[in-house]
Amino acid sequence: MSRKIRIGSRKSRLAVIQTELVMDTIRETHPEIELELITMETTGDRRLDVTLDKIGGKGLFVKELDRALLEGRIDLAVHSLKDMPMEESSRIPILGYTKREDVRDVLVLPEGGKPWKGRGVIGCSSFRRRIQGERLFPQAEFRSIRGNVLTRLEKLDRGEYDALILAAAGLKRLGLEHRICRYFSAEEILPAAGQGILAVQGRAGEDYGFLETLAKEGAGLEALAERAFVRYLDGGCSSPVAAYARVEKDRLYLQGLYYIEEEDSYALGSREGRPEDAEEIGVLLAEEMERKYGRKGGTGV
Ligand SMILES: NCc1[nH]cc(CCC(=O)O)c1CC(=O)O
Repeated sequence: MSRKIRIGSRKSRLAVIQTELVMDTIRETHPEIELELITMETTGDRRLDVTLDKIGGKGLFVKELDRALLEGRIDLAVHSLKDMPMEESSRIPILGYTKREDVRDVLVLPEGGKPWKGRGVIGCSSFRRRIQGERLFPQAEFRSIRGNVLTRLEKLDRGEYDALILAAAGLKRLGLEHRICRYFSAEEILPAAGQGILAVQGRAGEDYGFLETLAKEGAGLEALAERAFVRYLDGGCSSPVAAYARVEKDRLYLQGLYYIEEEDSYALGSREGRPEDAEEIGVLLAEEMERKYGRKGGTGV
């Protein structure tokens, strides 16, 4: 019997490309399922006049799709994991993750422009990028930029900024890898939790057996560790807390960034363990860093 699944996505070009990647993965294993793409504009896409922090963080990129899932207008939603709030709803759980695309942040310069000398105006949207970028380029000025990746590139090429910091993943998926001028290592700019990973969300109580590949082979353990770390520290999506986990030879390595508000600075920490303890590793690293640098007691450093 043929079954039809409606997949919801934000309507930006990147979001649609990403959703199509997930649709291709489903088709490989379940060609019998008919897939329909349904795109939606979210509050986060519409409100380009104000910064994300002012209008309530990145939950705004998922709210409309959450509602469509709950109301049964779509059967699945695909999101960049890093745009999803850390608090997940058991009514619309994450069912699977893709493998991770390039996790790094990158520097992008105007088309045909001069080489980057570390001075000028850098457009970046997140506090996480700004505080780390300021250490790398102390002579640059950081200015907020909104809009999807293509809109940001237009602003850059029009001369409104001298450089941008963006995710390699988005640029590569858009076929714009040639715009990348420099890759930042995780030591230079620790990525956002979930960067480069796509998450597939559904409705509790439904049969999603056809997602077995994404449920088993995706970057789920990395996602769990990174999100547990950020969740514990209560970092919303535009907060400066960053986390990056990788699984190598049956070990999970997690790096975390802890923002020290009183000093307006940050510290990096790391922890490793068994991949099956992903979530616990995230919580333990967060506890450890809070003890060391946080307000609650600590060693006074
Ligand atoms: N909120 C923007 C956003 N959300 C996900 C990506 C890139 C794709 C990814 O991280 O998987 C981007 C663009 C960027 O940060 O440059």
